[in-house]
Amino acid sequence: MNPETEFRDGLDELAAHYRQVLALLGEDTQREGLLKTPMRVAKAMQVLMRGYTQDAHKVLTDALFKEDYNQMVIVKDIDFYSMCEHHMLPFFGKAHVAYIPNGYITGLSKIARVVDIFSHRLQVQERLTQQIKDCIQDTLKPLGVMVVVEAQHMCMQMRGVEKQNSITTTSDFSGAFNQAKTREEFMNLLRQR
Ligand SMILES: Nc1nc2c(ncn2[C@@H]2O[C@H](COP(=O)(O)OP(=O)(O)OP(=O)(O)O)[C@@H](O)[C@H]2O)c(=O)[nH]1
Ligand SMILES: [Zn+2]
Repeated sequence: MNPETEFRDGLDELAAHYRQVLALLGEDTQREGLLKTPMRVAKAMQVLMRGYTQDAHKVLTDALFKEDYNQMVIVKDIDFYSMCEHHMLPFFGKAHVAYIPNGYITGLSKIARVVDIFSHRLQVQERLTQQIKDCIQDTLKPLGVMVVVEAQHMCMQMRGVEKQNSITTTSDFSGAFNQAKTREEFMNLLRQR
């Protein structure tokens, strides 16, 4: 899908609101550099929020393959950009996903697509982590899933506490990953860069 061509209804209204926002921030909305800005921002926000119209479960169920492999599958270092729901500022980093199949595997790219869909919404990192885990657990029904997300939050860097180097790590797991041994195997494999 080319996000640049898939704009949704409400674009003009969104742009009109951004024009008002610019004026309220003290800008001259008629100066040349800003004339197209409201529409640019409206389009950018529709792209950043495109996950609301995408179905992550379908992405996985459309690419289920019967396979007798039941060792751990890991897709690590999945880059993502999301927007914090408190300040509407970006938070971004990497997601690492592991699952142990139970008769079915999915296309590896589909794991990254699931991360992409849930991150293109207003989020908190904890819920993003949980939604990725739940989606894979509910559709693939594997023996277990574990998701680790590492991110930096612009709302903590550009404003607020202004801590430039803090990284937030969240994780969630199900099934076989309730065993510490299984979680350790995943974490050890993650450390091998
Ligand atoms: N748990 C969690 N908190 C987040 C996330 N993104 C941003 N936050 C936090 O959301 C909180 C909102 O707190 P508030 O006190 O309501 O907002 P605020 O006055 O702007 O807070 P400060 O950022 O401390 O200035 C802040 O502590 C942010 O750091 C996230 O993904 N998860
Ligand atoms: Zn924030």
